[in-house]
Amino acid sequence: MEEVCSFRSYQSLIGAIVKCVHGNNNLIKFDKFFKCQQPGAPVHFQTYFLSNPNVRLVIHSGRRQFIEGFGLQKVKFASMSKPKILITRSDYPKNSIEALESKYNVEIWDNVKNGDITKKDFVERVSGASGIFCCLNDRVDKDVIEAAGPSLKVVSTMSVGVDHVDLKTLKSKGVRLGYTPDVLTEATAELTVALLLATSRRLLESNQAIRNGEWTSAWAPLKWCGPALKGSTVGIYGYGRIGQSVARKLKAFEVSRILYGSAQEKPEGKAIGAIQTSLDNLLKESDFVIVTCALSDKTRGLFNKDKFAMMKSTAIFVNSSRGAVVDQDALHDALVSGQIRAAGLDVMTPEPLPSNHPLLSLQNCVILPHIGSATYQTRMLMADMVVKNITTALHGEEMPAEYAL
Ligand SMILES: O=C(O)C(=O)CO
Repeated sequence: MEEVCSFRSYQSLIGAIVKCVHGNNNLIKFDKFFKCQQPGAPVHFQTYFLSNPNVRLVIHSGRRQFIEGFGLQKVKFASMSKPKILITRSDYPKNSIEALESKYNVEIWDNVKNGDITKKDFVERVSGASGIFCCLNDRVDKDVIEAAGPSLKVVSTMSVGVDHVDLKTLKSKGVRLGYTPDVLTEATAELTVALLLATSRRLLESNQAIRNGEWTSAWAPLKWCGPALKGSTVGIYGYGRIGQSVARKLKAFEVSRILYGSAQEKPEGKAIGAIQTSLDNLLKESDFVIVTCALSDKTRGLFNKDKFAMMKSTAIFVNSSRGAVVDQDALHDALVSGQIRAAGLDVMTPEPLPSNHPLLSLQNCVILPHIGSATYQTRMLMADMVVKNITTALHGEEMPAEYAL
């Protein structure tokens, strides 16, 4: 119910504004403004606060002390003189929200139980913001960036992927972009290996069989078998931080060859004996195809019918990058027809995937709800980095992780 309002249009006020929340909708309505030019004026506030239980937020000119001491613990205070930060969900780690609250006027979209912030709400709430704390669910498009207005200095996303952000518009407006590389590399690589094993060793399928009462013989020679990692050829498409970390981890499984597809040869590849090759060759030769590339115009829909046709019929396809790099209908057909053996997906389109989606009915498709970076440690580090990206950008300083626009 309680929403911190945008007070861009009230910046001319010297003094304070009282916000009342009315009825059962989220509309912001002001029914009284108080101007406070002299120290004597607070008496108005006192009278009003004490008699009106609807008061939730007081926006003041910066001299908060004159309205403190009224015993109004439930009332939030916000200063017009502080920059506004829009936070797109209330379930980001608490300390990151508190760190911003201690410095800025923070407006939080607090309706996450009903879904992500809608485009309409995003456009409405962002007005006058100097910074946006967002994540990959939130499309920071031209309309949002323009709705923020000239105050916008930084967009800080809690993700390494930036495909949800209109980079061109940000650049044209001189707005900086913060993101969260490095801190999530190991968690995402660990999950990629977990997904590879869950898919190849049929962990979900066999576990479900137990729950269905289908474990009828203690041990069966060929039941629930899958291909071995040891001695296999693994192809990794997108050999950046995460791809390289996956490769390092797979060395421990004694795979026989690691191929990688990347625009340039990487010294990190050489160091562990990974071989750069074309995508087509990687698809033809790999027993396991792992996708860790970024989503771009070049990679959108890249894994299509033709690419699945190049893969071995025994191949396992794993994607922990972005769903949109895959033509999902083509993947579905390849899994149903046996063109490839199985797929493990941490990402798909759309997210969340509807529970009646055809991919979910396939035994040979393991689907996870985009949890690549989901370790407690990583998510805390990501949130900290988002906050530091905002605070440094607003001071005009070097950001810990600025995306080069
Ligand atoms: O950071 C990202 O881009 C993710 O996909 C989730 O952490």
